[in-house]
Amino acid sequence: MTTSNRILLGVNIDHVATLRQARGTRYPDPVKAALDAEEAGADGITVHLREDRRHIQERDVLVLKDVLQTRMNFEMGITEEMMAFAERIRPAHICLVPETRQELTTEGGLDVAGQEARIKAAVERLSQIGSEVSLFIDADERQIEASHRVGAPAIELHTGRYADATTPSEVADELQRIIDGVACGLREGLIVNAGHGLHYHNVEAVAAIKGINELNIGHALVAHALFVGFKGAVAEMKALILAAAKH
Ligand SMILES: CC(=O)[C@@H](O)[C@H](O)COP(=O)(O)O
Ligand SMILES: NCC(=O)COP(=O)(O)O
Repeated sequence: MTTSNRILLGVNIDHVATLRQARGTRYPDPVKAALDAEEAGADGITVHLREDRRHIQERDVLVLKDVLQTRMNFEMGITEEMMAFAERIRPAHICLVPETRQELTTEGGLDVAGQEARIKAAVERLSQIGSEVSLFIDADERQIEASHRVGAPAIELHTGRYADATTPSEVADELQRIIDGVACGLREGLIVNAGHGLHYHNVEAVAAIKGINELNIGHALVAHALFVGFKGAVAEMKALILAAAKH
């Protein structure tokens, strides 16, 4: 069981692309954001190529594949189109996520327990290209145990409910759910990552949970970058999570 204090920061650059797509311009380039993030201490770069292409485009993923110094975490829905694209790109990490076209953002985790055969087949196929496959799931014991059964080496716990909680007791309940989820994932022998909706004011409690391998953070970094620049935003977040993880 890993209970190290070392915690990695995966920087999600999707919403740099959201700004570009809003006007159909060539700027801001998420590739530049990725390189700046790496210089500022990012341990990896996360991109979600959505079926509706609302932010990241194939071109971004192809260029990143050639220029990243760290590693790519490629988030994708389980469709034949995405499976074939992943096989072409061969990212170091692949995170399988649930996706619906109408959603504002990723709502809830993948229902692994409800579709084990389909997800097992996807994990097997993507593992064959050498990618470490993780499953983006709710911090729910049923889903975590199913993730182990389908052969995924890693999970990413969806922290959206924690981030959306408003009252102190809701926040405490959702945090406890994540703490329990991390413990359950480690018991199952999984690498446990977490992310979604984390920002400068809610990240420390999650970063302090022993045993989390990596936090994936995007929207809050892009928002803060408007005021301090992308490198500054990433460096601040990295310092916050490292300090929280030390306690
Ligand atoms: C799976 C996940 O949490 C991220 O990829 C996130 O979904 C990116 O932002 P959007 O959901 O807004 O596309
Ligand atoms: N998988 C979560 C992620 O990559 C970042 O989510 P967010 O910080 O943009 O909400």
